Amino acid sequence: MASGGCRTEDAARRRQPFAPLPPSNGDKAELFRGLEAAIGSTFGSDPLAPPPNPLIIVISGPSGVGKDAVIKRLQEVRGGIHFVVTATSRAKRPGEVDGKDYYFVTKEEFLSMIERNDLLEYALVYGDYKGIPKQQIRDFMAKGYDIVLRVDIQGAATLRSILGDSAVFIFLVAESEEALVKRLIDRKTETSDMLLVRIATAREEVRHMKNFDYVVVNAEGKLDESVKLVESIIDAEKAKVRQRFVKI
Ligand SMILES: Nc1ncnc2c1ncn2[C@@H]1O[C@H](COP(=O)(O)OP(=O)(O)OP(=O)(O)O)[C@@H](O)[C@H]1O
Repeated sequence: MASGGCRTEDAARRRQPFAPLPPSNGDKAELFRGLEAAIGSTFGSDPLAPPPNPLIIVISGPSGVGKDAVIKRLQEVRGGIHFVVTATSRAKRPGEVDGKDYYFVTKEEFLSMIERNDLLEYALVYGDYKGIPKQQIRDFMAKGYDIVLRVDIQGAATLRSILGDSAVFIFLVAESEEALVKRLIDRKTETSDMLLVRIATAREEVRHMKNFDYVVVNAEGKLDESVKLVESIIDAEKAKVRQRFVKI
């Protein structure tokens, strides 16, 4: 059991004696000035809490859990968030917009980005490179934006080793394995074989939850609740006395 703290000296008694206050005549402005005079300085109007640092929020979780859906909704309901556009060496698909869906670069350009150390994290996925441009993060953080990164579980592990506790790591899960499988089936984007791989991978990935700071359950039909919880996490992080400080 923790022992109680014992204060031996009253803080007020340790202070210098104050200058006497003028007799009160009920005038608030006069009382204010009198208090300033008694304490020996004017009362400042600067905020007592320092401005919160911009955050890097890493959102990860198994395939189909709703990462894109949560991030899309978060951007709709909350300002001051920049969702990082990934650079990729894969060819643009019809309907995709350069600078919105991805930054499309050639393989040579991507390799020189790696060479110049321009990427926070990158991976070769099915023969195509994908990576997070550092400069984009720097530019938006300098403007006071919070940064949201969407990565797979391995990407989150890499980012944790690079950023440590300087970023906030959120793990998104479905309410149950059963719900996740149903959602993946409903999405109709995968063949049965691909589904099997994704589901087996998801089962393994859930074990990585312990390496995250927060877990958010994205339950069926409860997208707005999940987004509210992510917002609460961001708000709580902004109210921390000891703020995370991230340097890219
Ligand atoms: N809370 C929810 N309730 C019902 N459906 C949802 C919910 N969240 C997301 N979905 C739907 O589930 C499907 C998968 O979501 P989404 O594509 O956002 O997942 P993801 O984690 O980004 O997947 P992947 O990693 O495979 O790209 C989508 O059809 C999406 O609209």
